[in-house]
Amino acid sequence: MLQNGFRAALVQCLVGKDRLKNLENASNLIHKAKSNGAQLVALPECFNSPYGTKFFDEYAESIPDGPTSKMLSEAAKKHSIYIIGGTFPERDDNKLYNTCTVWNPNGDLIAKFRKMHLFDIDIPGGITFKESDILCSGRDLVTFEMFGVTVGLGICYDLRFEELAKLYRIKGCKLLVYPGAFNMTTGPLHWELLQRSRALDNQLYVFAISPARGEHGYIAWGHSQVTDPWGKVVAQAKHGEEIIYSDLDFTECDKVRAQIPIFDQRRTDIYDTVCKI
Ligand SMILES: O=C(O)CCC(=O)C(=O)O
Repeated sequence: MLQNGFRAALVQCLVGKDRLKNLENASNLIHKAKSNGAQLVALPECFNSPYGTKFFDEYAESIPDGPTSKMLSEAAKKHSIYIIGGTFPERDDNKLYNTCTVWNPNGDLIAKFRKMHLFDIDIPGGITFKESDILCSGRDLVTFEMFGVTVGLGICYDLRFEELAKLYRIKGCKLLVYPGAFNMTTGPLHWELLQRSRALDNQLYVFAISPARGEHGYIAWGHSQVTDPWGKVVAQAKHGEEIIYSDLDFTECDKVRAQIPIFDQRRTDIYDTVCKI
């Protein structure tokens, strides 16, 4: 155990159409990350299925009953680690969500976050996507504790909404984790910039974990990334299947917060960010 934090692994796995193969591959990579000392392993958005509105219904599972939850719970317990289980489509009461689950070293489900801002954009000649055709959005901020650190969850498009990240900072988070799958249009433009912005604005670590870039269907940008509380990129993958590691030191959050005390200097007499739920 590191003195002021823990070792994290971001697993940028390749995802195909075969659910069981996707689970087996993720499970093998979790094992590898543990062998290299990871205490927290984080997976990408939609790691059990190809990413696309036409796939959500077929691959959806209820939580924690389905095979994807089972694999994550068993892997967390077997390796005695925390797992942030990327996302997979969740079915609940005949509705579908894009959902991130978190498992503790006993294999218990300790947090569940449903994507709050659905990915509906239209860039002609670039990318058009409409998650809201099939998915419902979540409405809860979700945090959990590990090794004394409060962690907040978001999913991909949620990265664009600075208010969500700020509310997590106000709730005491020092790490925000976003499984995500940016594309070949917005990836090169915004992926790194958004993460550095959220980290810098809120003086915390940011993880974003992408699937590896495949050759068919939705082409993910890759480049899973760890950004520190100063806004510096401290680890970044390329686009293929890869695990990146980072030894986190949460005293960096304390330092930047004390040295650049923007949260004590906010003009909340003029503006505010209020948590309504
Ligand atoms: O915001 C973007 O450009 C990409 C978002 C995305 O791919 C997603 O929400 O799944």
